[in-house]
Amino acid sequence: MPINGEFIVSVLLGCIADDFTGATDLASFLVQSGMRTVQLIGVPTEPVDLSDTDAVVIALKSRTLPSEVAVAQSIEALEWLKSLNCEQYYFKYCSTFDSTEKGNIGPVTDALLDNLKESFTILCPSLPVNGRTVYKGNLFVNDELLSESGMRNHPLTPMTDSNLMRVMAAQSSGKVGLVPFDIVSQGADRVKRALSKLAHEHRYAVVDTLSNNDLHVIGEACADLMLLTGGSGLSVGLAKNFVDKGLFEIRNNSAELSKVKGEAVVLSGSCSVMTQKQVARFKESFLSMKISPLDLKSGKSSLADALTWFEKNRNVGALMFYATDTPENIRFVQEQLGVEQASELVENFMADLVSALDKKGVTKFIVAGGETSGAVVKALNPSMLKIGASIAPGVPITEIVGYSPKLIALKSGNFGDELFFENALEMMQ
Ligand SMILES: Nc1ncnc2c1ncn2[C@@H]1O[C@H](COP(=O)(O)OP(=O)(O)OP(=O)(O)O)[C@@H](O)[C@H]1O
Ligand SMILES: O=C(O)[C@@H](O)C(=O)CO
Repeated sequence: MPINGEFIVSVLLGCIADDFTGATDLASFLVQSGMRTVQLIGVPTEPVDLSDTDAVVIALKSRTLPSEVAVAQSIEALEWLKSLNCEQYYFKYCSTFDSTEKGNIGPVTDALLDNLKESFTILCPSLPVNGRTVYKGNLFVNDELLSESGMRNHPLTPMTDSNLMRVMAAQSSGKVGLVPFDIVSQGADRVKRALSKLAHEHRYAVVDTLSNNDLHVIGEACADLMLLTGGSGLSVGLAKNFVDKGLFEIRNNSAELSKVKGEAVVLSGSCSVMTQKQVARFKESFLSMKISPLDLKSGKSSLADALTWFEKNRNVGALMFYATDTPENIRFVQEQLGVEQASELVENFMADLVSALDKKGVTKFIVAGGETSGAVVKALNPSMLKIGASIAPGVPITEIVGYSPKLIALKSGNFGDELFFENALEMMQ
């Protein structure tokens, strides 16, 4: 088992996130709840000093991997977290329950439960502050059912069923129950009793959630579950549990990040509805370059072209590179190239671009899209991100901890409002 070297300490909460924007999303909520939190990029290969840390979030890029690979990576992360003697573990997936047809939420949850010798956990993707609620086990995105929202057109994980019990049952090994809203509305003790009852015959319980207050109720009811699974919202009540157990005192929230001078670039590979609006809005005031997977494939455009364009315009102000496109255009590209190759072309391009821009001295990056963020952050190769103030709920500014400070914001596809990129630039000044 990998051990965190000489730095063995106790951390209260050990988290595994299935993508990079999801990891910063969770880390920002934990920081806001008063827990000193670090985000690690993958499982560390060197010992890390976590002596002033209450929660650790290991960011994986496992959401769309083949299930067996996602399971292996998640177990490796869990084993590492176990060496920190965590009180509780947390599997963070998307607030829109994004998964491929075969998984990976089910297989990873099963493997984590087995590894921890546990037989029951909850499923709570809800994040009401960003419009994700669950009612009668059905996931809503603002006023729409998940299956009728923009998520039905997601390039990699199209979500066409809103019923979480059905989605989970199709990709996991156990029975899925429900804690309905009328129980949640009666408070934490009632939810706790309902969970204990369900645990006799079920392996997972979807929990209805309509408001932030419900998340506190659910958090309190889950104080004694070893493994929690959900979106970032479920984390909001956990700090209080640790306080109540006498394990922890609420700390100041977000870390002071370094003042970083230099240019900023926006990189968008997200095709989510909100990102499309943000890209359109940003284009009204800033220069941008569109990246087409078909042109990358045919050689009609290349990294060299992008860098020439960057050099020509870098003095004008912040610049944006975007592959963001409409569902119709994405479908056309995917028909030509296949889903995998289309995303790979974009992700590899964004990764090569960020490495080149880093060498050219760009110090601030605003990235849209979870898979895209994974590719970009891996290319920058940090071991740790420090979590700063939030630009929008679930999207903090982070600092890449290393020899030359850099700021990076990783935005989940549908997070933030139309002015997100402009606000991010301003906050990074
Ligand atoms: N024009 C395009 N044609 C085909 N695929 C594209 C195009 N632009 C982006 N993609 C791919 O679509 C995927 C978008 O996923 P990504 O996770 O980055 O965004 P998102 O799903 O909106 O974000 P999140 O997961 O944080 O909600 C990426 O793999 C990206 O490479
Ligand atoms: O939970 C969310 O919606 C986000 O943190 C995310 O995981 C997007 O990829």
